[in-house]
Amino acid sequence: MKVAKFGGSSLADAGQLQKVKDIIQADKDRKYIVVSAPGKGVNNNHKVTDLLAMCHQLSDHDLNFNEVYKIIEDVYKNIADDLGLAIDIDSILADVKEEITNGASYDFVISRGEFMSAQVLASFIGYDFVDAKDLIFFNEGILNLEKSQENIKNILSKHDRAVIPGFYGQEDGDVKTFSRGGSDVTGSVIASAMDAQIYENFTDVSGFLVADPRIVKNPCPIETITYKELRELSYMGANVLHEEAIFPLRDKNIPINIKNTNAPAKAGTLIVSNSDIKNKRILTGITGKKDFTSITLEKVNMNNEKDFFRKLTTVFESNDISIEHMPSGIDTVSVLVADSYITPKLKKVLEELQIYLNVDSISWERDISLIAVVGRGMKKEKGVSSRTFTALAKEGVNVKMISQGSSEINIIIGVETCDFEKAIRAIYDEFYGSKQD
Ligand SMILES: Nc1ncnc2c1ncn2[C@@H]1O[C@H](COP(=O)(O)OP(=O)(O)O)[C@@H](O)[C@H]1O
Ligand SMILES: N[C@@H](CC(=O)OP(=O)(O)O)C(=O)O
Repeated sequence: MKVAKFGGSSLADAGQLQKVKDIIQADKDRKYIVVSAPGKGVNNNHKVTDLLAMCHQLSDHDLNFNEVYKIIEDVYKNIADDLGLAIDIDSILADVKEEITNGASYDFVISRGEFMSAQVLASFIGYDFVDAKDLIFFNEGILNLEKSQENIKNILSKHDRAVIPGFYGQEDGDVKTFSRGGSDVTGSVIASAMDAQIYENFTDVSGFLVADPRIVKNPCPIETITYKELRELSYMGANVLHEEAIFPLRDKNIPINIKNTNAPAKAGTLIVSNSDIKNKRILTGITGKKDFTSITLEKVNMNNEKDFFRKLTTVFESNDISIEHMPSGIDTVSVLVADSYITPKLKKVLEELQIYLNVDSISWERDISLIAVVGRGMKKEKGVSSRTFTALAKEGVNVKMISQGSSEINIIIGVETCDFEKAIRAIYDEFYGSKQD
């Protein structure tokens, strides 16, 4: 039995839904189908989830949200009309609108895209609709995997074939969503609970690519990638698969296959646990994230102060700020933190660092981006760093920070945000372009 998840781009309009139906019907093992809300398509420029978030915001401020909701209505009505569906989409849409008007919670509102998508697809392919609210459970905002798996097994065993909305579940009876892109996690939890032979994740690219196709033109696809590599890449910005989608499957050794709804015959990317599977290349992938701030502290003999680093991390912890990286020298240490955490608290944090650590100087720099160069092949290969940094130097990229994980499968490089795309292209060209390894 297979679990297949279809992302928003695969559900954007009737044409895409027809492709989804063909894919499902081509393999009778595709029994449990997880869907996202419609994404951007030929006729719609916005993701339904974004539009729902907008409706919630307007309604929350007692503003009229009819115009925005009309765009959502058109998406579903066009699909239902074009496919000649028997479901009463008008009344489903009217119910959701009423709930928004009556002050439904943010999570509830943004989950309705998936709720409606799943009903539309279930009606189109003749599968049962099973609400994710009865399957996925959260505890203090965090997925309760065991409870969810137990419920999924119990409930889905009564359905031979079903379509399930992704992205949400419940906590104490209230709808609760994963973070954005979370339908991938729903699919993964269902595949693990049902001991699927494979979890197929259908999107709009033919698998995981070595680099973001919006940055590198026609990047090579990755044939196989290990869970560890994928985790590094997903966490660091390659958003094809949600970073949390790996955990439920890893323990059970269930492979994930990233495939393209628009080109289903292509093999896509197989994500496996076995790191012995050879990759012909040294580097598996290159990705990155923007919007970091680097705070640099200088203090002579800092390393001899036994409690220096504890005090340093305490300042960030007490301000509820996660530290991304902390490269250090003998008398200096830099702390890299996401702008989303530090921006509102920068002045306060700088003051506290000065008082608590009594440093000689503090400086900070905005507009830092982090680039992750990931590959299990890097462990055994010499000269990867030298090739990477030479490529960056040739393009005039100023490297701000370097950090290598102890697993030796990744190097993180800090660059100025204005060099972000250039740096990714330079590394890609060095290892995959004309001067390939
Ligand atoms: N390394 C990468 N490989 C493939 N796609 C990538 C990569 N990095 C970023 N992307 C982007 O991820 C998109 C697919 O993810 P997403 O938009 O979440 O799809 P879906 O809506 O199908 O879930 C692709 O269209 C591509 O633009
Ligand atoms: N619709 C949600 C959940 C999701 O996973 O969507 P997609 O599969 O299109 O990335 C979002 O936009 O975040």
